Amino acid sequence: MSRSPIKVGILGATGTVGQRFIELLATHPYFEIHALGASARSAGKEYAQVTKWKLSTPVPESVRKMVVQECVPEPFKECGVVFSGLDHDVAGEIEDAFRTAELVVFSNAKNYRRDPLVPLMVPLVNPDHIEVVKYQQQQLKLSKGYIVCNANCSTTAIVVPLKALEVAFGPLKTVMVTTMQAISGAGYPGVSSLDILDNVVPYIGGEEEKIEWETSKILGGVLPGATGFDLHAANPLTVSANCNRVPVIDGHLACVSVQFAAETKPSIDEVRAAFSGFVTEAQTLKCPSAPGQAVVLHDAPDRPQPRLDRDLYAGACVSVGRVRDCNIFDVKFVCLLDNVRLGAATSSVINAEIAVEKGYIV
Ligand SMILES: NC(=O)C1=CN([C@@H]2O[C@H](COP(=O)(O)OP(=O)(O)OC[C@H]3O[C@@H](n4cnc5c(N)ncnc54)[C@H](OP(=O)(O)O)[C@@H]3O)[C@@H](O)[C@H]2O)C=CC1
Ligand SMILES: N[C@@H](CC(=O)OP(=O)(O)O)C(=O)O
Repeated sequence: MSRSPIKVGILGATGTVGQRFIELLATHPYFEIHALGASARSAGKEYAQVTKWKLSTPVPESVRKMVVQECVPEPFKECGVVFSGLDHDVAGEIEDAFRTAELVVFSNAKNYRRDPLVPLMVPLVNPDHIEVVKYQQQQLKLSKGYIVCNANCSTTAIVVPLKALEVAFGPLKTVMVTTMQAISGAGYPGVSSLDILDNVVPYIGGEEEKIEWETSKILGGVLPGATGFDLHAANPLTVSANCNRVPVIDGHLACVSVQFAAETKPSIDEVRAAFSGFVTEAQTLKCPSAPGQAVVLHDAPDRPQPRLDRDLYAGACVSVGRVRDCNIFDVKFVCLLDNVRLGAATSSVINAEIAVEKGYIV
């Protein structure tokens, strides 16, 4: 269906996630970049002068000379959607001000993920959660504005394969995950080279708690009448996470062990078939940024690997490999996602594409 382009804004446009937003949105079939926002340090200057561009493709011509705005609603008032890659120290207040000004905000920041009115949407997992924005608007007495969040990047890496398992075999009981997370996850300039080269740092502040909590909201359903989220209440899911920072630039790897709620466990061949046969609503809706394959199953015993596999489907899929029996739980596997693309900007953009297809963005 052809439609006129929807004007969009990007908050935090100069940052690590903001750059991926620009890359995705500069040539997007539904959206047209209209306004860019960042801190007072960057506001009033041309984008190319202030961004510390780290992608291997050049800064798109259409934004090079765009003047960066302060993150206030006025310059964004014509935008049908505003994407946020803001630092969490400032995202809470700014995103709320945009919503109050009747703007639609799709955010990467953690501030509203636990809000009982805000969908925590991973586009390849729970696109149905978008329905709750009507209740959010009703409760906050808004007619157009709302906030939708996407998940922590490591949470996103695991919930996509976990959803494939739930769809095929029913509820999960216990999940144990150990991550190896890329340095780009910490933004720019992020982790000091003296800390990360020749090293592994076995701590990422707040990360384990986010994975353990967010998974249940995402895999849980929507309450009757779309008045909130059930947090997997009927089948409580216990998640335990260990998070590590490793000297990789992009791509979070996670080792995951799963116990199903049902007594009988599927065979490894059935689990492999569930991963490779997983089809998501983002794909059936033909969202332009959705991957051709949501879970890419690898056969080689030493895959997936960040450097070799993070670019599959332009970083919009999750790679899974090493699917095997687990002596303690039922099955274990390794998964990989590009933390700045499907782990951040790409998820927000697919979420917005879903919202367009379902009539929540006009
Ligand atoms: N990197 C990743 O893999 C992921 C990041 N996220 C989340 O996305 C968000 C952005 O992360 P990331 O891109 O890595 O961070 P960066 O540090 O790379 O970028 C932060 C952005 O926020 C802007 N900013 C900082 N302070 C202010 C302020 N006072 N007012 C307005 N804008 C401000 C910066 O502008 P300026 O350049 O002018 O300082 C910059 O554009 C964070 O909330 C992060 O937690 C989520 C998932 C994954
Ligand atoms: N904490 C993640 C990135 C991130 O910003 O997460 P969150 O959006 O949950 O704050 C990492 O370091 O890899």
